[in-house]
Amino acid sequence: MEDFQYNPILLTLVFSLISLLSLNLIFHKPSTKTNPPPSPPKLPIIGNLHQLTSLPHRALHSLAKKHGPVMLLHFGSVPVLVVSSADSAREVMKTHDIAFASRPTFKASKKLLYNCKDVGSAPYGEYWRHIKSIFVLQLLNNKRVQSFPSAYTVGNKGYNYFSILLRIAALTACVVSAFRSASIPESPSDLRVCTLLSSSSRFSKDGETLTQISNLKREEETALLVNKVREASGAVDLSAMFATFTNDGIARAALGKKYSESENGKKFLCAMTDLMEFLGVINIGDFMPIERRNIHDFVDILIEICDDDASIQRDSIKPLLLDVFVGGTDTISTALEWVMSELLQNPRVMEKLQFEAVIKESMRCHPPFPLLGPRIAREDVRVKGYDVAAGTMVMINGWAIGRDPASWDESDKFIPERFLNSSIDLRGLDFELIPFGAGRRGCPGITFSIVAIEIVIANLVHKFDWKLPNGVDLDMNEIPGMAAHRVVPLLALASPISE
Ligand code: HEM
Repeated sequence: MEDFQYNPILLTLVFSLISLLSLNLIFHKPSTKTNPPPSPPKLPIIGNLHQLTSLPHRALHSLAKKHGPVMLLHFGSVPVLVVSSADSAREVMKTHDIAFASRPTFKASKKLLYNCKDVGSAPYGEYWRHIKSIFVLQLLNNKRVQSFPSAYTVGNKGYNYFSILLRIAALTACVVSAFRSASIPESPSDLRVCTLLSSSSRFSKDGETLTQISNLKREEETALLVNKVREASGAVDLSAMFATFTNDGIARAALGKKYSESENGKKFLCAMTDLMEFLGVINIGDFMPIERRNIHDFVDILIEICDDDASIQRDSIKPLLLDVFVGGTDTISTALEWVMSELLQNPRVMEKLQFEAVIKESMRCHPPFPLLGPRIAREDVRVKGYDVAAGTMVMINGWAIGRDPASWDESDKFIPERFLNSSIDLRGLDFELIPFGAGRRGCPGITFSIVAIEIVIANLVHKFDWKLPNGVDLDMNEIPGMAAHRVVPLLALASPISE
């Protein structure tokens, strides 16, 4: 073996290299080191759950004011990214839309939604793409929804489709309304809801789709309701009315009984079970007295798809219809409650009502789903310079975004005029205003909902003068829940406007 030759240059080089490597080991942050978003301190086991309070969107808004519009919380051990500004929402729902295109799976949605077979909770993938395209292209496409007449014209075929949808959706609304008691105080004689209710006959007297039987049941129900209000009250409970005004008739027609008089959650569960059983074993279209002719309704389309497409089982109809119930009832009635609440608080706006601006402003202040729909990161991704690990749940605080002073002047005030000369829309392209979400997982029911809200508000405002009962200070707080209803039902006095 050759003797080791002393070489000072080589020795210096080796020594320098070793020193550099050691310095690197001491000071260099490994490349895997991440830059997580700011987090409020958390407790062992529960993480930040104790900070949510009963109105999570408000609690998260307060936390975001301290920790920033992109913050990382922990619900138990689950990391949750909370996004509270238009910019950061754009990054999640546009820049990294695919990375955030899945939903977290909750035990409840697995059980209630047929193992997440509905559009809303299905994980991102082939099945979700397929059923979402059914929703977007076949059930709720713009052409079909636009064929509903405008708020001022009476229906034709397009309207029939709308009317059937409303009726299907009504089944759930009436069940939901079982939770909400309507206490109606003294009754002024000028109070008339007949006109209002018969104006809802726009939904029922389209003749071509509903048989006389269902019309009869509807009229009976309408008469019952009118009597109830006449005999009992002073103020109209708009909250309850929005949830039930077309419901009992269809519940009777479809299920043979009505649920709106139920008093507790047990009945609600029974009703939901009935409903699901009913949807599962019977062709709803056969059971509901709807004349088929050339009319294509939701159920027709779904059944045709099931017949033609082996990848969609009849079982998938149930979760898809549940999407319509969940998507189309509580949300729309919540939106209506808030629009009318704001109009009653701001009579100046009622006088020069510009529907589109009023609806946008109401949705800005009171998005029916304040936290939109939860998402999950499918891969590691950077949001606003922060590293977000795969598997992190994401909550977008639409309520906070709508009230962010960085995007809105006088953000806590109801000023529909701000939309009069503005191009900001609520269809998911302007991230300051995203009550329907955005991107791939955005709501497919936008146009449908806006048409429905406009129709009801137009009927209410053009046929009646509305005011609050004397001495009533409108409580504008919301209750906890996925949809942010008013904390107290909306009671208002209506006097008919002579035509
Ligand atoms: C005022 C009315 C409505 C509001 C405010 C609303 C709001 C929303 C929001 C915030 C989301 C989550 C979006 C996201 O994660 O980006 C959503 C999803 C959804 N909505 Fe709506 N919605 C309304 C009406 C409807 C209607 C009428 C339907 C159906 C008839 C519907 C069906 C759905 C479905 C199926 C999804 C899940 C989409 C997916 O995960 O791919 N919604 N909605």
